[in-house]
Amino acid sequence: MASSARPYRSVLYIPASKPRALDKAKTLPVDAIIFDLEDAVTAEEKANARGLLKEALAQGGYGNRVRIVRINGLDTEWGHADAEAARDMDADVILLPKVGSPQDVDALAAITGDKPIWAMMETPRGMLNAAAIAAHPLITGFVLGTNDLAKELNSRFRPDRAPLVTSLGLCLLAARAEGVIIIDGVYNAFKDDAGLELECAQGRDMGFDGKSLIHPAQVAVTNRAFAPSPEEIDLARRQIAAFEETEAQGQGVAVVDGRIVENLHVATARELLAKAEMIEALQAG
Ligand SMILES: CC(C)(COP(=O)(O)OP(=O)(O)OC[C@H]1O[C@@H](n2cnc3c(N)ncnc32)[C@H](O)[C@@H]1OP(=O)(O)O)[C@@H](O)C(=O)NCCC(=O)NCCSC(=O)C[C@H](O)C(=O)O
Ligand SMILES: [Mg+2]
Repeated sequence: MASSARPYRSVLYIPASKPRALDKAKTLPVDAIIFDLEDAVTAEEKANARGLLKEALAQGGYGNRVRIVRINGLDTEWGHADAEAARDMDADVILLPKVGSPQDVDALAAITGDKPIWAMMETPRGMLNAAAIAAHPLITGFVLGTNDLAKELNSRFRPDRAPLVTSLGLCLLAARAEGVIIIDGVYNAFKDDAGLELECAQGRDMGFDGKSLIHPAQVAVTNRAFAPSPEEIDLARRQIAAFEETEAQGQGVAVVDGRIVENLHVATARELLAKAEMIEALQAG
């Protein structure tokens, strides 16, 4: 299954308790925002953050950025109130943390009705049930929670993320099998552009639609990494042109830059161009 044509290059977490950050997000060139009621908000601030977020979303100003509300888990003292509030907020999606099974999604849907749900994929149980979670009719997106996952696995940070690759791959397989958007985990060292670039490249190579971010300084690097590059756009155009010419001559295989181009490559090339156009349209308006 192909990735989403709508860009989700950069998905920025904003602590819902911080009015300044809630305001700043309206000016940032991100494709989506996760308004966070969970880990970025202290226990003392939870109720206030819920109120601030409701007000901020009602006020609007987030343009065409996809608005995602991350609630606390339903097994916490805040989860139910968050879910009820999120159901009535002017948001596009509710993000449920630490999803372990499709039944967790059912429990949220019992409160929030048919509002789309994204799952935080960040527990060993969630990884083992990734296919069933992605197949839930209300699930439209996955976000990797690589901090919680590393903690649960007792793994260490490595720039190549070798300890996490199996989990990342399981989630990708599940998401692509069900046509679900999939966003990579955060890069914690928000002042380390070189490290972020490496991790973005790995995520893009693996097939993620974009990356979740914790700081505005990470937006530019990420938007660049998950957008089609000028070289990719040029190649896609040449592949389509060459294939159409070959097809007109009654043949099914073209050759561009010494590599074969078949129907499937043309489909990928068209998707890439569609994404590039959508990014251009988003940037224009
Ligand atoms: C990491 C931070 C605590 C740093 O904050 P701060 O020291 O205030 O940063 P700056 O002074 O550099 O900020 C400059 C301006 O940018 C605004 N800002 C900062 N962060 C954000 C943001 N995330 N969104 C929007 N705007 C932001 C500041 O307000 C400053 O604005 P101005 O004064 O007007 O110039 C902080 O960045 C932060 O709290 N980040 C979010 C952390 C977070 O959300 N954590 C939870 C998500 S990660 C996670 O849970 C992943 C998952 O579950 C897992 O398991 O892996
Ligand atoms: Mg987490």
